[in-house]
Amino acid sequence: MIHAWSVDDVRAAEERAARGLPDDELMQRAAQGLAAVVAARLPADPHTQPLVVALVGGGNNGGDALHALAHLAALVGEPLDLVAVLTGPQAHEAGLAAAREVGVEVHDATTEPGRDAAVEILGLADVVLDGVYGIGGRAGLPDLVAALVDTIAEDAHVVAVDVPSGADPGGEVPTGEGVWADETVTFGGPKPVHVLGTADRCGLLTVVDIGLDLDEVTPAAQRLEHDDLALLWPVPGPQDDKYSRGVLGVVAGGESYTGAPALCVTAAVEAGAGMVRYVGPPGPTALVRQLVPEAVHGAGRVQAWVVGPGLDPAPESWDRLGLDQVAAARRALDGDLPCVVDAGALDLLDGPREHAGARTLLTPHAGELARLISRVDPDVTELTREQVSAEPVRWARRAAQLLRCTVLLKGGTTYVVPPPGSGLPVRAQADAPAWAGTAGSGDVLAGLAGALLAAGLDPLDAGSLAALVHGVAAHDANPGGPVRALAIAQQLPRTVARLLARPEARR
Ligand SMILES: NC(=O)C1=CN([C@@H]2O[C@H](COP(=O)(O)OP(=O)(O)OC[C@H]3O[C@@H](n4cnc5c(N)ncnc54)[C@H](OP(=O)(O)O)[C@@H]3O)[C@@H](O)[C@H]2O)[C@@H](O)CC1
Ligand SMILES: Nc1ncnc2c1ncn2[C@@H]1O[C@H](COP(=O)(O)OP(=O)(O)O)[C@@H](O)[C@H]1O
Ligand SMILES: [K+]
Repeated sequence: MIHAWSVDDVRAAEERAARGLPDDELMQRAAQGLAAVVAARLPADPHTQPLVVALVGGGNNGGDALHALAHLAALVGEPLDLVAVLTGPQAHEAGLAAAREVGVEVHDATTEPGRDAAVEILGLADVVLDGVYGIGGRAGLPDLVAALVDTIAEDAHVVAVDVPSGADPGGEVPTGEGVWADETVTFGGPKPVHVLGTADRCGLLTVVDIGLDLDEVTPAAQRLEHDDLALLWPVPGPQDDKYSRGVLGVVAGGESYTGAPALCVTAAVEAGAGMVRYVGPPGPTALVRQLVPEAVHGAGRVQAWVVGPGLDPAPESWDRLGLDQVAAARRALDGDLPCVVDAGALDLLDGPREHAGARTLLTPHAGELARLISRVDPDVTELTREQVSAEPVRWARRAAQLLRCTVLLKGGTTYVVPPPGSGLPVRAQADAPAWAGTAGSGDVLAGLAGALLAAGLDPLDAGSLAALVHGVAAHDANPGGPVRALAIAQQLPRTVARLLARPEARR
């Protein structure tokens, strides 16, 4: 699991670590680690002299970059062209002195000649160090910096120092503006930006150990990795039977949506639920009978529910079958069992579930979350899908607060936000190929998450593990190409087996 700590916690840990050390010791450790990574990325061609350009801001992030240039000169030994481009009126004094000492060429981009030289040189760079803003940064870039970033050569290898400049270090405000790095070298421990929405702009992440002690500090964000599956997946033991492994009830579909329940039930069965009970009208029941002979039909004792895939919360004709299905959904929601609340059932929620202790996992996509918040938040009149996508963590948190439950917000990155006051971190998973964004894929995710809730996982683990496995299965089902939702569901057993068998995971 990747743990990421809040900027405040990292700054506090830096302060603790710095006590009793020489003034610039932590920065020297950071710069040495950074220089070692950059040295390994220099082009190997013996006929050309590599050109390394650092974009240098006025704070300590720029200091890291300048010291790294100095260390690089010492580390590589071969001739190198090293250039620092200053993006503001000041630069880290000791860093600048160290860089000048080893012959680094310095351009001040706040002057016109300096900017012209910088533009030319950035277009030729082999490696660019982004040392403009680190954890002191905020989303977006001033025009001058944005213009310089735009001129970086297409084929340059961009290494972000600590944080890609222009990204929100707290990871809450994703913005496309700013640096997109091939890799990011961070210090002490990951920050939320490295695992939350803007994670894809960080590229490969390397953590340089500078001696911070974060072991006792609760992370702000986490990401499950493949090896975490073996720790969390409910593997049955010799004493287990279908009941002890967890029975899942599924209230899904109606006469107008027959496919969603079939996908949801298939996914739960393929994921290894002890048993799945399906509750629905004759149309979808016939399809589930045909496609999933393992499922049993009608309400009964279960350990958890999935409510909502393909459910019409306000059947147009208000026919008896539709009303019965809505009533079954309401019974599950009003009960005290763990529940995945998806799609149509989200429209049945007006506030927290009645049983305060009931474990609840909401699984909206951005449009559904926007509609839900617009309906239940007294302070919001009309929230749009675009607004949710612009600040996914903020709005998922808002829903978690209003409904006092865990919220899994689906998308290219899937966020799982625990209830307020739980002290648990946010999780973010980005394991799926974009091919996974296909009709019915969310129904598969709901069934998979339901099977994990029924097996006893808490909503944070169930949601994030389901997102991980769903994404990896989408890849495994057809690497590099299109995948239908049913294929994701049918791939689950092999993907789970593959991840359980990883030698790293079994250690
Ligand atoms: N502390 C330690 O022990 C260690 C720290 N280390 C290094 O220090 C880095 C943190 O350095 P830092 O605190 O000096 O802030 P840094 O990120 O350089 O920003 C400087 C200033 O820029 C400004 N600004 C930001 N965003 C902006 C924007 N979008 N547009 C315009 N302006 C913007 C903002 O100034 P403001 O505008 O708020 O006055 C901000 O204060 C850290 O990431 C790591 O690399 C390592 O050496 C290890 C040891
Ligand atoms: N760009 C993307 N990359 C990867 N996965 C995606 C992308 N867009 C959507 N997904 C995933 O596809 C699924 C779509 O769910 P949903 O919107 O509920 O579809 P449906 O209701 O048709 O089942 C979710 O698991 C979501 O995370
Ligand atoms: K940076």
